[in-house]
Amino acid sequence: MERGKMTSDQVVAELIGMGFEFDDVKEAIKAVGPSLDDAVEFILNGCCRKSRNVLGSSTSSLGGSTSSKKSAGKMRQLSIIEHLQCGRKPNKSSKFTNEPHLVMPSSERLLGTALGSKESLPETSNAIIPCYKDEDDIGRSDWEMEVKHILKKHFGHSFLKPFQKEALAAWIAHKDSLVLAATGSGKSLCFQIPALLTGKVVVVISPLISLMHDQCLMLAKHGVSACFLGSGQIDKSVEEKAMNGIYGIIYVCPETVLRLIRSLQRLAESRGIALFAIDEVHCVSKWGHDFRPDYRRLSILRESFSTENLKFLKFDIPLMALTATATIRVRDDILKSLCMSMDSKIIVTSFFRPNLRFSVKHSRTSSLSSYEKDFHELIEIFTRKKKFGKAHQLMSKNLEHAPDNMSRTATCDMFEPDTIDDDDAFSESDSEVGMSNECRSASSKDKKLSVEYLEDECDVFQDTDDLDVSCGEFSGQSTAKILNESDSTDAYDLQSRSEERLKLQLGPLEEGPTIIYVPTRKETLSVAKFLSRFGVKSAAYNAKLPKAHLRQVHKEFHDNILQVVVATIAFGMGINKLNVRRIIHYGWPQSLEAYYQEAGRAGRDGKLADCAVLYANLTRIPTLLPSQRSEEQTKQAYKMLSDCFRYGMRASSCRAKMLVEYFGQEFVQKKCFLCDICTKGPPEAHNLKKEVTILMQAIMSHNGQNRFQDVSYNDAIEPGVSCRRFVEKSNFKRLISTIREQHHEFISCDFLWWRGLARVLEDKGFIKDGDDKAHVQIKFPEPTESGLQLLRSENRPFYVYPEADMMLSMRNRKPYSSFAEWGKGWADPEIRRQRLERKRERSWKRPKERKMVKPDMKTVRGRLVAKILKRR
Ligand SMILES: Nc1ncnc2c1ncn2[C@@H]1O[C@H](COP(=O)(O)OP(=O)(O)OP(=O)(O)O)[C@@H](O)[C@H]1O
Ligand SMILES: [Mg+2]
Repeated sequence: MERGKMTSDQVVAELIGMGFEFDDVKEAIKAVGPSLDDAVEFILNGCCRKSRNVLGSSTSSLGGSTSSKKSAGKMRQLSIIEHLQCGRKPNKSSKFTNEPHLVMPSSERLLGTALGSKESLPETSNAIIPCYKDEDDIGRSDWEMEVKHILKKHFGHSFLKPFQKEALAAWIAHKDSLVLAATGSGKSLCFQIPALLTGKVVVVISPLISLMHDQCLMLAKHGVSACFLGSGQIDKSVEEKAMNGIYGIIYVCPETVLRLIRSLQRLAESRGIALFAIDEVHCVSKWGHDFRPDYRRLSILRESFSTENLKFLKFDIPLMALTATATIRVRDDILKSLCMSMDSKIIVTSFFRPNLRFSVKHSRTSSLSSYEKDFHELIEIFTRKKKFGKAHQLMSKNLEHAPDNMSRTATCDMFEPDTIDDDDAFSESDSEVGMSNECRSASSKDKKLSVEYLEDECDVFQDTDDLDVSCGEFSGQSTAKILNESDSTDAYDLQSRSEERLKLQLGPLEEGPTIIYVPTRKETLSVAKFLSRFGVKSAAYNAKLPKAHLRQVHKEFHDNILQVVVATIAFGMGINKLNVRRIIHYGWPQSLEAYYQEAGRAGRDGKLADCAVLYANLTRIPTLLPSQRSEEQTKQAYKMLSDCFRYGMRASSCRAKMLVEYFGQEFVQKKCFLCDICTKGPPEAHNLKKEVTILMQAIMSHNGQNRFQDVSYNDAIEPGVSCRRFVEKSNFKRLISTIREQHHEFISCDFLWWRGLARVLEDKGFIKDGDDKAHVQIKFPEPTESGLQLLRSENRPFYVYPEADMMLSMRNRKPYSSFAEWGKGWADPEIRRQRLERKRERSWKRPKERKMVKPDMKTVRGRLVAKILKRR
């Protein structure tokens, strides 16, 4: 509805929604008529006499100043409960109270007075839901009743989730709180409701402009006044208006809130601030992902908005910190870094998302054919109707003719971004394949998407407007049955749900919006281009693409025009599209925190959704993507990457369990019944006592700790080897080569297999890395005390569930030939003859494949080549 066409009732409702006092609103409408802007102006410029008398002048000085000291005694801020009970006086004489679609006076609702029947009320978004107490409401406190009303009125929800209730209860009690709840569980309501409940302002600190923008638009749709501040805010008057208390909810980036401390203190004195909410608070911690140094400086909030500093406050203004991904270490760091009060309430809900089907898929290919193999299923899903056979033929044909440089780009070099340098691999028209339709035509005009955008970098999330693209469209309502029972019951009885879950598991996953996360910008384009060739409507998304394109991608994805978005981490945080059916990580995520956050964008409608990690080369250990990190942070980043690698390699534990336990939570369900491991079952455990003994002995021997008499291991390293480090701490690769050379019974176990076993031993605490540096996979193993004990327990079996790399190695046994053997081979005339034969065959084949270059007869080399060729 346009402002000009608003009725007086709607203006009143709007103003109440903004948090103005009912009496002031009434007076303003009387004076200026049904104009929203004029009424706001009126209230702010004079009508607020009454409220100013209560709260003191907005221009009065703060802290220990004389005026606030004077006002401190009689003008102290009310407690939240007091505010709710007497903040809005019932005014039955008001002409507005007879009109049913106005907000009812709070105190009447608080008393639970039945003022009319539900049926008689019009079904407008501003309709009053009368607060009669129904059976469900017995035992609810008054504020809960009030919240229930607001929840229904503004958001259309009937109940608060238990964690939301807990968070609000902590706020009502003026406590700081840390809310840890799964992605998409509804954390935003925890800080939005206080603004509506008290009419005071809630300040929300958020890391991204796009996130703030989206939330403001969503709130506007729900009739809640909100604004965002920061560099992304084009309208410069918004900040002034916000500081004058016009908006109920102010979204602000950390950098800006630090600049506005004084103004916010004044706002706390005038309209009042109900709460400071710090969303995505994991950004505070160096031990988490997405660390943002400015978040750490938010510790100033606790001190600046405490009773000690602001004498007009009766209670410290509560802080509410919220995130979906924080390990125990990160939680402690958040509490400490933000100087949150000692009695802060920590609210932890289950991180478990029961409708997400996690899987990890491995392949060993390392060429363009890996795209074909890895996305075959996806292409089939999206082109099912168009007969995949046709698409497949096209796919094979395309691959045959793919240029070399193209296939190199598509290899699994995703962990070595710098190695990809074939800008020529993408012609302009090629690069446009990954673009949305409208942008494609735009770009063909101004060549926006030429190779200059194909930098092979990753997107690093450092600043508030780094990923400043928003459409504000992600606000749909869930229509599906929400299966996230873990929120509604503390002890979620999975067995009783197993039938329902079995149906989920067996049911085909419908085609639906899909996000593919890749580590580098260049890959967003190459994968999108690949998928587009086979008729999948896909687009690339990374921070370096033009804003117009990114907006278009957001819009088309939201409108279900695009089927697949191939993105870097830039596509993301806070995306609340309900029907995302599939999140594929093509390449290792940098941490399990990042992974869970990104995967959490799937299945917000409660229906089954797939979250797969797909990586093309199991032999390669993932590395960190470039980012500015201190030494300490690099170490932590490696630790997180290593945890992520272990998640992918483990083949014996439910994936949801691994994820939930990673966040320090007990997984009471034991199994999710959906993930690849729960459905296929763990691999058979093997007694690897012999192998473990050999490996431990080899490690001990390399570390000079061979204290056992009967050790059969014969260390191949001569004493006095110049590299001291090598003697002290074995290089794992070398160590394995030695084992394979000396123990022929293990000749078929390749490096991959031993690498897996070493990881198992490290996880069980039998070996540790002797290097100070952090590694994803052990490099310089050393035995631990329990490792030594293990060696002593000679006859006890040692059962191990093989990990993914061990299983792959067992499937593709390769004969081993050591360097020494290879050397000896040349001495044997028969072996030498065979090798030369093979070499000759290879060299004869080559000229046909290669372009023949005519030798240059002016040079000695050229003449020599010509002579050889002539002889052939
Ligand atoms: N009490 C409730 N009952 C039903 N639906 C709810 C309730 N609270 C929130 N929701 C819905 O849950 C969805 C996700 O909410 P929200 O964006 O707040 O999640 P979030 O926890 O902040 O997620 P993220 O971690 O991704 O930021 C929204 O569509 C919202 O309408
Ligand atoms: Mg959120």
